[in-house]
Amino acid sequence: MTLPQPLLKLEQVSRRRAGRPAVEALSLALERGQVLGLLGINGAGKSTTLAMIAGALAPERGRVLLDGQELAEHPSLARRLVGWLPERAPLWQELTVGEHLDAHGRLRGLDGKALGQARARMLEHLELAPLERRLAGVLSQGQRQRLGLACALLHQPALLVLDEPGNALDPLQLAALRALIREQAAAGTAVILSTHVLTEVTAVCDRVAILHEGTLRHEGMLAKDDHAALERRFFGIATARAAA
Ligand SMILES: Nc1ncnc2c1ncn2[C@@H]1O[C@H](COP(=O)(O)OP(=O)(O)OP(=O)(O)O)[C@@H](O)[C@H]1O
Repeated sequence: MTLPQPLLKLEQVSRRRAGRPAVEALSLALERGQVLGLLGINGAGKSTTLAMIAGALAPERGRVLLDGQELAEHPSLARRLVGWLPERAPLWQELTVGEHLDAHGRLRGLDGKALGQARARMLEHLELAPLERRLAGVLSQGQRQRLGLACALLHQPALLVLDEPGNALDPLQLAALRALIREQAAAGTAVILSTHVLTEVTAVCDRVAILHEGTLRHEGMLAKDDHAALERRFFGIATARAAA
């Protein structure tokens, strides 16, 4: 009997940036419906890791596997299976909100009725309908973040990769984001969420991985009332640098 493949598997992945190690020998796996919080202080390697999962950055060593297939050999896997919200959502200033959704949909192979339905779903779900005809260049930070999320979710990806998605969101939008993450996970989507805010992790994640100086220092399941334990662990790891 063969065991089901995890949706995402990182095997000993390493990547340097500007000549210095940013991520070193990182191994992780994620199943459908799981929400993994990737925690780490500034510069820990979170964004580099997520960019490799999204296929935007190639690992120098190791492998990224999506649904059992190696991403380096099948680059279109990322476009099909992954929805990625980078740290600063890349938007075209001169396109409207609606035009962004159309362009992203077409890049993912959606058109006609399917694109129209996906677009309408995202406009409603992320409360973007009143902004449909507004240029991206005049959106507020929070509105840009919501548009970035809508673009990532449009094609109903199997894996949602969110890089500090709470940035620039107000408390109401943060609550809506948490609900959206839970909803996605309940529908079977795997979610990986990078942050340095511990409460975001305890609010929505069922697993946590702590990166520090590019290496994985802790990985495990998270209990509902585990906030104090996570805080102790995180600060213990993060302050080790100062002591070293
Ligand atoms: N475009 C780049 N060019 C050169 N070095 C980079 C680049 N992006 C990241 N780095 C370096 O790679 C290392 C890891 O950075 P990364 O952005 O992955 O960390 P992070 O955990 O996402 O940090 P933050 O919480 O500040 O976003 C850091 O030392 C950073 O300076």
